[in-house]
Order: sequence, then C-alpha cells, then structure tokens
Amino acid sequence: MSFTIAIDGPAASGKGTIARQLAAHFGFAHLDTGLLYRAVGRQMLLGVPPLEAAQGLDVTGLDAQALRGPEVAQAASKVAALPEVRAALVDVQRAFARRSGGAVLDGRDIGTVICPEAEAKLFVIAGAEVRAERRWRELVASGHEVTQDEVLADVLARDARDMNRADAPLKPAEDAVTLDTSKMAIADAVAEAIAIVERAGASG
Ligand SMILES: Nc1ncnc2c1ncn2[C@@H]1O[C@H](COP(=O)(O)OP(=O)(O)O)[C@@H](O)[C@H]1O
Ligand SMILES: Nc1ccn([C@@H]2O[C@H](COP(=O)(O)OP(=O)(O)O)[C@@H](O)[C@H]2O)c(=O)n1
Repeated sequence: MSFTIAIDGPAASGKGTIARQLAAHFGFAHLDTGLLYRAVGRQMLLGVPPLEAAQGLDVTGLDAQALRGPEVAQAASKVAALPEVRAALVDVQRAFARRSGGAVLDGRDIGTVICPEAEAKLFVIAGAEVRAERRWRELVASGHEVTQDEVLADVLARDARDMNRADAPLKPAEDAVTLDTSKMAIADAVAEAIAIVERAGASG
C-alpha cells in the first residue's frame, strides 16, 4: 500500500511539526525536503557549485542540527531557485513518496510538482510575525544569537524568493486543504491535520 501526504507552506508555519506527528500517528515515513535544499545551500557556502552538491547529495546522512541556522536557510532558498538543482532532487523525493507503507513529505512544491497525485494535501500557513516569533524562540533555544527582527527579515525574504521564482514556486495545489495555525496550539493543529488526512482515506 502506498499513501502519500504532501505538506507545503511558508517558513516556520508548522509544517515540519505537523508532518512528523502525522507520520508517527499513521506509521508512515517522513522526509523533510527542506533539508535537501539546506544541505545544498550549506555546500554552496563552502564553495561547492550548487548543481555538483545536489547531484552528489547523500540524503541518508543529513545532519539536521547543522543545517538549521538562518544563514543556511537563506542559501537554501537561493539554490532552490535554480531549476537544475531542483531537477537533480526530484527522483529521490518521488521514490520516497511512493515507498510502500506510506509517506509524509513537507516542503514547498510537494503537492504541486513532486507528488501532484498525493492522496492528501495540506497547505500550512500562519501570519509572518507569528512564524518569526516561533522560529526565533527555536533558534535561541538551540544557541543561535539572532534578534526577532532578523528572523522576521529572513522569513519574509525567503517567502518572497520562494513564491516568486519561476520554477516550482510556493503555492497551494488546487486540491490542497489550507490550515492556518496562527492561533492554534500544536496539539490542535495536529488533530485538525489528522482529521483532514482521515477524510482523504488514511486510517491509523
Ligand atoms: N501551532 C503551533 N503553535 C506554536 N508553535 C508552533 C506551532 N507549530 C509549530 N510551532 C513551533 O514553531 C517552530 C517552527 O515549526 P516547524 O514545524 O519547524 O515549521 P516549518 O517546518 O514550517 O518550518 C517550531 O519551534 C515549532 O515547535
Ligand atoms: N520542497 C522544498 C523545500 C524547501 N525549499 C527551499 O528550501 C528552503 C528551506 O526550507 P525549509 O523547509 O528547511 O525551511 P523552513 O520552513 O523550515 O524555514 C526554503 O526557503 C525553500 O527555498 C524548496 O524550494 N522546496
């Protein structure tokens, strides 16, 4: 059996949190596709040409902790605008989406480009100030020295780049259900996401 849940949305909207908890609830595997672009972005900061980095990426060995910072996030959204980088990362994501036992992928173009046939699609949003505050708390807790204004600027710059690029821009798929988590606690957002996925035919 293969069942794919596609979750897209802007930076720090809560899609990763929802994706992880949906995967645990339904017993599916989870792929945070942002980590792929972050890994390529980090390589670019180290001087490796982005296409070379994308083609040589070891997707099993990604160190999420080392990829979480705002500098890597900006680099990720720059390499993510390069069509050849996106093309180099398509196959690994599609193979993951179709693995037996079910899969949850979160990113920007999962419901639109990577897996338009996904059985369930969510588009997770929240106000920019709310998202910046959440991400700022998370970064400070993990030892990054950043101000809330710097995080807001990072989030807004990435949103603009991600929404306005020509190739696979951030936008909801026509058949995606939008979930606005601005005023929701994590548990409520997850419960709502589970209900949406159950309505799409998954059981768990
Ligand atoms: N509904 C929510 N209410 C409060 N905080 C949240 C909520 N959803 C996520 N968070 C927190 O916000 C931060 C960003 O969430 P995350 O799931 O990583 O977002 P994304 O994957 O969209 O970038 C995390 O620290 C997470 O714990
Ligand atoms: N499927 C995806 C996932 C991420 N990305 C890019 O990678 C960057 C980092 O993604 P991320 O999901 O780790 O970012 P956050 O939402 O966690 O802040 C984004 O700003 C996008 O530019 C993408 O283009 N397509």
